Amino acid sequence: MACLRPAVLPEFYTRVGGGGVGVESGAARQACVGVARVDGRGRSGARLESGRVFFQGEAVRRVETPVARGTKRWKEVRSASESMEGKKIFTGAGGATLEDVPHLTDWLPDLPTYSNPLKHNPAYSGVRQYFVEDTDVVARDVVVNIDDMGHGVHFRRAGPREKIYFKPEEVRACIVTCGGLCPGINTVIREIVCGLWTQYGVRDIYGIDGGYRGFYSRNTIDLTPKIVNDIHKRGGTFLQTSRGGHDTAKIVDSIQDRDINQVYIIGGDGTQKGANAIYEECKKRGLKVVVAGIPKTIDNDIDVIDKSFGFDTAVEEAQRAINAAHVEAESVQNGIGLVKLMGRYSGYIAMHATLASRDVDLCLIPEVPFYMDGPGGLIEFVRKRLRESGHMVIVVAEGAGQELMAECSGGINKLKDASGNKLLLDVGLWLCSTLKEHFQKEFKEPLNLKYIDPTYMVRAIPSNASDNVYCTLLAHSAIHGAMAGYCGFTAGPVNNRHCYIPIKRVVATSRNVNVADRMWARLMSSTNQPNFARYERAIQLQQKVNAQKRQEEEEKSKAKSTNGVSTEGLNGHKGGAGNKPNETFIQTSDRQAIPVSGDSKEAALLTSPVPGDPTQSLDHTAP
Ligand SMILES: Nc1ncnc2c1ncn2[C@@H]1O[C@H](COP(=O)(O)OP(=O)(O)O)[C@@H](O)[C@H]1O
Ligand SMILES: O=P(O)(O)OC[C@H]1O[C@](O)(COP(=O)(O)O)[C@@H](O)[C@@H]1O
Ligand SMILES: [Mg+2]
Repeated sequence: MACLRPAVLPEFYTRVGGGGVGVESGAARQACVGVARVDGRGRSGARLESGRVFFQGEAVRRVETPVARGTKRWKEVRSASESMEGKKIFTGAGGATLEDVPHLTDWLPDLPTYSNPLKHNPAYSGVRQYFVEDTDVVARDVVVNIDDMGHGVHFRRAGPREKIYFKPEEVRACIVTCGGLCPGINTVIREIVCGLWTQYGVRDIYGIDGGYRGFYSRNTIDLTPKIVNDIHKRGGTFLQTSRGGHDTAKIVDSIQDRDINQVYIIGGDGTQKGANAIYEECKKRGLKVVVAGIPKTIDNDIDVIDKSFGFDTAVEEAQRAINAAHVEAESVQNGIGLVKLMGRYSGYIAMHATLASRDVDLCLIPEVPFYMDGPGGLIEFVRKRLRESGHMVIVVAEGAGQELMAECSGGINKLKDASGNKLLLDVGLWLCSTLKEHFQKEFKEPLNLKYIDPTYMVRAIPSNASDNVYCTLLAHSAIHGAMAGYCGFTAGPVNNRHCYIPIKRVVATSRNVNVADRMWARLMSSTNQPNFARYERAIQLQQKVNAQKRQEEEEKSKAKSTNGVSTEGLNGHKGGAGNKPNETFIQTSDRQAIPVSGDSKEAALLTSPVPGDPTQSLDHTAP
């Protein structure tokens, strides 16, 4: 058995699967490997030559992919891809690559095929070229350098195939929804049910109740077009959702026990990771089960696809809150309207809502750290804007300023939700108290600040018309892919064409606002806000001052206090109207700040940051 040189893998797989890969050849394995490398310096790597393996530098005949299913070459490439731990990356003529999705025949090679009933469907039979060719692919990058034409990554085009791998009467499909809500989930559920029913004649469709844990702890819900007829007009999820509770073995046991062979999983990055684990387990057990992921996230942070469903609806709904904030702010002196929007790690909603509105003076997102004090800081900017126009609107994404708040409080936020996502400190409340206190104390200028937190309102509404159409296409892409035997894929649009993307590819990276991109530049030019470039120096200074301040406060409270721990000095969210004097706020699992009696110093540190003290905190001569 020859030991061959490792092929260099693209960055994505390097990260997922280790630095390289070795390939065995020998009598038992006639087929070999089609792996491309993409590192910008040239193209080399493993190549397929029928019956023999060739590597970098050696004689190579390029694999002519995409490969038509069922051909001799396809069989070779398929078994080659099996030897690559299920990763299917093929090189086409000219060096372009196809990141292909798994297929049932990868582990069940002799499955029979059937003619697609859509051929005889009166609604669809009139469509010219209705069926998508197995050789159709979609380019990830449509803008390329003239020297690179014909290269780059591609994905399989989504859509109905002429041959399918399930007899309609044999299909037992289930749908599950996981993670946070998002406008449009019900539309996707409805369209999967109606699509399977009317296009393919499937009659056994079940809902899994309450997210992943519903697989093994609840009864299924029967789904028919009649039952789901109206659900797209409502927000939320008809099937209920949850975080946590992903137990791969128990879920696949339940899939087997119920004879389910198509699993449609609607959810965000965490859900898709779970879907991939389910797919892997089904494959390991040799089951004829397809797992299809439908990406859902209001944060729009799922990579590769153009945009997630519900995002447009969310941006539109956010306008209502921004408008209200603007009206409130401009109707009083020194008025500030502060709106918090969702966006745990990605500030897309905040960025798009700001750009759409044009009433926003400052947009804070997780990707851009900010600081409060000193030249170029937030307070200086707020003061300047209030002087210029008498009022201002601030939009903040919930994930913004997390490090700053933690630094200011001297605490580390270790709280997590049931899925393992970090719980966020409430940046909206923190900004309110910090700004108010600061302006009062330092400038003797009371602020008229109105805080609006529409986060749950934004994600709980039904999807708008364009999101409804998008959800319909997504659902149809998923069912066509499943009927065609593809699995372990996420359906979604790439450059406006729906594709099947390997789930592994989708979850390998997450998407964030690119602040070096023209979109963020547009925002900066529309708000004229500072770019907070001096963040690191500023935070160091602020840290130093806060530490001093805490020490002073501790000494003071030791002297004063007779009852152990005092919340003085931890009073970022200290009781306002109606709160008892010795109360502070604690963050609950649903991310709301609630008052608690001040006897837990740790909780207070995590949830009640000390506002910075600008005049003492910064060396104004700092670079
Ligand atoms: N790495 C992972 N592997 C398997 N399952 C996961 C993983 N991360 C999250 N999950 C499961 O996916 C579901 C939803 O995840 P969550 O992060 O809450 O929402 P979202 O999918 O919207 O990002 C939960 O049931 C959680 O247990
Ligand atoms: O309070 P919940 O339900 O845990 O949701 C909060 C989180 O859910 C989201 O809306 C979406 O998150 P997921 O996509 O991970 O479900 C985030 O913006 C937000 O931080
Ligand atoms: Mg998520």
